[in-house]
Amino acid sequence: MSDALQIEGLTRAYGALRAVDEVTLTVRAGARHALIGPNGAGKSTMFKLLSGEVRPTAGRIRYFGTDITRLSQPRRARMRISQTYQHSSVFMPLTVLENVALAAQRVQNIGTVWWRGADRYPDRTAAALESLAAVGLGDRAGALASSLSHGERRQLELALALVCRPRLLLLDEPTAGMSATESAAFVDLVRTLPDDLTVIVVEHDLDVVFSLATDISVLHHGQLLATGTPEQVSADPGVQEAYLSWTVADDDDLEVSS
Ligand SMILES: Nc1ncnc2c1ncn2[C@@H]1O[C@H](COP(=O)(O)OP(=O)(O)OP(=O)(O)O)[C@@H](O)[C@H]1O
Repeated sequence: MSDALQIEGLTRAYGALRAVDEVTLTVRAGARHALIGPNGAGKSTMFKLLSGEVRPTAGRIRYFGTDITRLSQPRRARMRISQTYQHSSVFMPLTVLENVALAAQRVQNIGTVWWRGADRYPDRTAAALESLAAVGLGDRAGALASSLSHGERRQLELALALVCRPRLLLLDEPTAGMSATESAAFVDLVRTLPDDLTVIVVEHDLDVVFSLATDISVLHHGQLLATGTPEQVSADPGVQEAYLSWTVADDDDLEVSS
């Protein structure tokens, strides 16, 4: 299997603080790769470095062999790197279909007037409906986004990312605020995504991580503490030691680390 990402010496400093500190990491094509670590470990900064929202202080990112280190977020999006956001990017007054059609419009580069209605633009409507079906929202296309439950809204955000036909999908805490049932449904949904799609997920919920990840990287104080399969990472003495100290400070982690 080829590599989707080759990350070398990636560093982002804020003054004297290195939020991400010389991280070298390979992400296999088709992997479900989770980034985990305690609060302040550098996960969000790492995510932003990969999406292009933040520029590195040092280091390099190769995406399927192409150096994207200096490319902007829109350029990366055009290279089919899609992302979901921690905070909702959904337009509440629009319908579910209109939300996805707008995202499709951006990738298809169609000069459209969105308030004319999605049905005036059959290509993007077809792409939007396909994407909604893929996330299980096919029957909610005509509903207002504001009428969706929290879990359905996260499904919609996934549809917004998928309509861009990504090769690399970045998920930022996708199950935040979800009930246990919604989280389990979301994990099932991610499992149905195409095998050749590479997914990187920043996630606090270790139950979610261990039920969907093929690979896990652990960040600690901005540095890569361990990377490998879930079995390799959970057997790593450094990770076990670090998790022991995190669990003392964090009851949520205590529940899932025993
Ligand atoms: N824009 C910024 N300016 C200054 N410091 C920052 C900035 N962004 C992040 N940091 C610092 O970098 C470190 C890593 O932060 P980051 O948000 O990447 O961690 P995280 O693992 O995502 O944490 P959390 O799980 O709490 O979201 C923290 O000490 C944070 O305060």
